[in-house]
Amino acid sequence: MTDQDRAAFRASVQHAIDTKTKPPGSLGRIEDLAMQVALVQRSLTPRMAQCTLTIFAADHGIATEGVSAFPQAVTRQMVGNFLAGGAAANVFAAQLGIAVQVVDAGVAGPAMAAPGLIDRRVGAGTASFLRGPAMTPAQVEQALAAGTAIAGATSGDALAFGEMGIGNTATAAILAHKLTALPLDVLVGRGTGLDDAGVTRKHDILARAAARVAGTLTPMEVLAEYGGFEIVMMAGAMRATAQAGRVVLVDGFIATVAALAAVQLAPEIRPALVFAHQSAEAGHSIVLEWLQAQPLLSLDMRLGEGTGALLAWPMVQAAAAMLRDMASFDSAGVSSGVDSED
Ligand SMILES: Cc1cc2ncn([C@H]3O[C@H](COP(=O)(O)O)[C@@H](O)[C@H]3O)c2cc1C
Ligand SMILES: O=C(O)c1cccnc1
Repeated sequence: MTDQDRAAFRASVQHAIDTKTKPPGSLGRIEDLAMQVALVQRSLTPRMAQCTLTIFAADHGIATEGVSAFPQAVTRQMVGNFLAGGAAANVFAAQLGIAVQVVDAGVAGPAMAAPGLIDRRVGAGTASFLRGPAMTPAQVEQALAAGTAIAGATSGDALAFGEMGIGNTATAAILAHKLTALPLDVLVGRGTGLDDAGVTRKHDILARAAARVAGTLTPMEVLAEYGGFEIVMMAGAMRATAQAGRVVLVDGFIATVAALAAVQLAPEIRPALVFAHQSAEAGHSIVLEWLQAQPLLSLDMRLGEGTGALLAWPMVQAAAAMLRDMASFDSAGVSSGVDSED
């Protein structure tokens, strides 16, 4: 589409929204969402029938330095819980009729070989980025390519992505710091529930890790230095989903940082990103603001797994249905304003 075609299409969507049987603008941000979905699908009658959640799991070497309230073993245990249907994400997804798939992007220890688990392991957890690069440039490429392949093989009008990886709020904080140059202190938060002393320790570790690599880095270099496998794979999946003209439901802090990386790798994907919610994790609102993103929900959630993305799905569906199914003043024979004839 040329810029002119895009402007004309946008005008026709706006006209369709404005002539629905409601006072202009009265559906508020659902109208903005309808516009966004129409532009992504390039359709005046967008379809939002199916959504799939993909949860990427991986471990982080930095977790062994003491940046989380929980031990690294929880990542693997939660993969088992996802596969058994017992996690918050499973319960919300079941409520909404959304299928869940779980990807081992690089959980520490041996491969799990659990039935139903998608094995895309890039390694047995990343190396500690306090001591050296989290992964090699080849592993970044491998993780991005795996994300692309997974997105291509996943059905849905919108794809939601979640993550599991003990220590990944530390990784996400330092990634956001290096990708945006925002100060580290506004990006470091409590994660799974660190106390004040824990947050100070996490901050000090991240400040040392940030100082380990001087100068300006490309996004690919930032990803190799700091990881993690599930974040890079999610970035690849988000990029591919958006490039295929599908909506991406972006979850909390970690998923938003994956989206930030994806946008820096491919700026044209930004319009396909729907920011589902604002997490209670300290850095999330800052990164959202940096991306000029207005999240749909703000529920003080701070879990990840895709839980926020799932809760936003009915709103995306409602927005598409409004545009597709709602009567216009003409079609319903409803008077469109004080000056109208009938
Ligand atoms: C039982 C449990 C279930 C989770 N589900 C998501 N997370 C979330 O917490 C982790 C990030 O926080 P931090 O950086 O402090 O480790 C990630 O795994 C994230 O998905 C969980 C954490 C726990 C403990
Ligand atoms: O915002 C999130 O996704 C989040 C916050 C804290 C811990 N885990 C995930």
